[in-house]
Amino acid sequence: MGLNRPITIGRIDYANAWPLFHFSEEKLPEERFTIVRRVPSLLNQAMRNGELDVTAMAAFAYGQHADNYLLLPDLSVSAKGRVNSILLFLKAPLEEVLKGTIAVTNTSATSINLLKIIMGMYYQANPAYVTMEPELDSMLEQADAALIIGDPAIKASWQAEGLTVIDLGQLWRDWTGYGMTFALVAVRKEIAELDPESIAQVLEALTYSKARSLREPQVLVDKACAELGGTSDYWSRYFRELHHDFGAAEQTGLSLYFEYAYKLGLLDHQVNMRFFDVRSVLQVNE
Ligand SMILES: C=C(O[C@@H]1C=C(C(=O)O)C=C[C@H]1O)C(=O)O
Repeated sequence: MGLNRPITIGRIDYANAWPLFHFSEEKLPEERFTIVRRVPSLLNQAMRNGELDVTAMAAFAYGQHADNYLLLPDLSVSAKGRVNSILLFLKAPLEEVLKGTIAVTNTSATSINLLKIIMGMYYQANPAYVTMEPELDSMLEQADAALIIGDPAIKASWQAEGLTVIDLGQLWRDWTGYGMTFALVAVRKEIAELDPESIAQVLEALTYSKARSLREPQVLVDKACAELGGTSDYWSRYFRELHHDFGAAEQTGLSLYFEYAYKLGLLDHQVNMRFFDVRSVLQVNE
């Protein structure tokens, strides 16, 4: 069994995914694993095209094609409340934005649809949407508000003086009482069948990185200050408020999101989450 080529792994190219990946690379030897870094929307697309074998991907994109994938258990990018990097910047008063135009980043899938759910079901509004590069000034030249995610959202929040900023993780929490899961880690079913040992190794490496990031948070904080700017306090809080588990509570919150997305016609089917079962690998090896 196994593939006669390296396993290709997709890594979200934002700080929110560092806890899953930063310490994983030492456990994934280069001759067997290739890591590709991209923004979420490009990873979603590459996974759909079969260019990636296993990837961190937008939870919404997983939901669109869940039948083709298995989730690696207990891995995600989630927030219980405030997420700090999924932000709606309002140039106009909220009442105008609800009737106006919102520019949305071209890097997202989950958050754009979360915004549509919030607009449709929470505010009972139907604004127009225009997709753009995540650049605050040019977005706000063309629209009444701008949705930006990931590192560009963080940087924009540092220069958003005079703008109202809504954190979609916090709004979801206040509205539903649940946390929100923005990204998951999925493997193509075909690859899980052909090479379960390698996928078990990826799962182990990411799980190790997640645990070590909790033990040694300062490593990521220092890296973020050096590469992205900002203060140590900012990044300590950022990594503390995100979390990377996908247990029963996160699954319930995400199921509600999928249900609302289905109700609004953003998804054309209901989503059954299915997991890669590492025990099947252990049994094969016994
Ligand atoms: C927490 C975040 O979650 C991200 C949001 C995504 C989306 O909206 O599609 C996809 C992957 C996640 O990394 C973030 O971007 O800051």
